[in-house]
Amino acid sequence: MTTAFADGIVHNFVGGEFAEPDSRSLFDNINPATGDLAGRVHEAGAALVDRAVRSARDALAGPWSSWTVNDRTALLRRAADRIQERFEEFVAAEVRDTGKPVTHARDVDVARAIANFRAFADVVGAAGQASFLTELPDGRRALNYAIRKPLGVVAVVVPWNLPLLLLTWKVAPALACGNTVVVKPSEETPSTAALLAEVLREAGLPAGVYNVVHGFGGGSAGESLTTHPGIDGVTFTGSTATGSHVMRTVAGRVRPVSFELGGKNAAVVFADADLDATLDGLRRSIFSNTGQVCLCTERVYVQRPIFDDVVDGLAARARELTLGDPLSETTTTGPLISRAHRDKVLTYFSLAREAGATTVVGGGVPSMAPALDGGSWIEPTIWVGLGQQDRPMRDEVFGPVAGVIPFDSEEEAIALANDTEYGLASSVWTSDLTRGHRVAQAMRVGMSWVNTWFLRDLRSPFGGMGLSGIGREGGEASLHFYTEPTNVCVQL
Ligand SMILES: NC(=O)c1ccc[n+]([C@@H]2O[C@H](COP(=O)([O-])OP(=O)(O)OC[C@H]3O[C@@H](n4cnc5c(N)ncnc54)[C@H](O)[C@@H]3O)[C@@H](O)[C@H]2O)c1
Ligand SMILES: O=C/C=C/C=C(\O)C(=O)O
Repeated sequence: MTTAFADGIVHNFVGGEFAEPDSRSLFDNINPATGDLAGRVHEAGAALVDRAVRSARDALAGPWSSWTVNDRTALLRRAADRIQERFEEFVAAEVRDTGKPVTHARDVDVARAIANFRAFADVVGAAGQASFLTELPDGRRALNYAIRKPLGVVAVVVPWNLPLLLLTWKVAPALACGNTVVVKPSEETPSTAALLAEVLREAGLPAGVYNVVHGFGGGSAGESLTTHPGIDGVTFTGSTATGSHVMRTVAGRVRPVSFELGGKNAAVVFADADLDATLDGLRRSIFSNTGQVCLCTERVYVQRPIFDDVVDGLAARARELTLGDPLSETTTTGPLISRAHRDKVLTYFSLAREAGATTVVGGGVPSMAPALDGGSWIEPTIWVGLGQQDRPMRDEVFGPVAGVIPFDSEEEAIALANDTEYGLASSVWTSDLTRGHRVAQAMRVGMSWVNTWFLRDLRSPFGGMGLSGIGREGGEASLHFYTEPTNVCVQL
């Protein structure tokens, strides 16, 4: 099998070739916008996952191990160039798997994949090693220096919301640091991980360095991979529940883990904020990718004097969203990833009503054109009247929804925003930048924005605390996870 999608099937990629399945069957790949069958996917059984891990282990000891930093960073730049050349293929594959608008796939998902490869080529190419000239009281002197070695065979398990962005956010630094990887993309979004295999092979990556196994989680490829004794570490992005399970799985073998998990992110809006700019920012942070971004805002705290203005403004912006054909340039909002996920989000619509909330806008399933009627569509929704302890204000919904609650003092706003077991992201909206810095620093989150959202410098540490994850990736933080340093001490 020579290509990712031969015969209309999304194939596994093992040892440099698109592999036939072993014992497992095909599973459906559904287009979330229409509910139609977009294609079939070969599910990798345990034997194929084992072959993938062994291929990665063999590759680690093969020619790949003699590649220099310059060789690897050049490979990453060739991969970025090749994705650029095949840009529309990646966009089409991502839209087919997710139903997201072509504008988002183009401007965010695929653009960031290219940026990820280029950023980590720069970071690794410029990275130095720690060294110290040691002078002891007894007169002895030594040179201490650290050399970084690859972590080894890394299991990369990623979710369905930003498939290529999140995959390359991990694969780029892993390869830059000389590791080999076995990737398990979400069962909902297999295509771009397979297409990336073609690109990396075209860019000259040796066989076995990048492997893709498709399937589900428990009882399928995900579990086969994370429980495999041949992996040296796991980088996982997904739900908190799954992350916790995977952590228990690898704990027995004391393997390093990097977890980017769920969130229940707050926005704090002060009365002196630039109202239009803030509303435009919150429109993005609440409704981008149909709210299916771990960094999305689901809790909005507004200083009382402008509460009604913000609620009315958010409702107006929600009504302006265009739900429709993902391939149309005018569509702003796609469906949720699946009917099952929509059922979960609808459960929170019911919980909000039961809690006495007022649904200012949305709150149901929109009627769509016949061609889209089978999709997993949901109305962008804003709630007021929820209490801080109501489940729609505590649980991650992962849809285009937010609850809005008023506050009076800065101290109260910080307390409300930090009243969560998650700790991923927040945004603060104010014209007083001294207060912006102060409140942003007070947030117990990994990412704290002021007067903006999802503005990213890929050199900065990214990740969450509490139920939102373990560790950070990005810039030097990725080097620390994807390498094992050895400190050498030489007496002089
Ligand atoms: N913090 C972040 O950067 C970030 C980014 C994106 C999504 N997320 C979170 O991911 C969730 C949505 O994505 P999802 O539904 O794909 O998450 P998920 O946890 O259901 O699945 C994530 C990945 O793990 C695999 N998996 C599931 N069970 C497994 C198991 N037992 N062993 C091994 N692998 C297993 C899945 O097949 C998938 O590839 C949301 O909670 C969202 O907040 C977090
Ligand atoms: O859905 C979660 C989004 C994660 C984003 C990143 O990992 C990033 O911007 O690097």
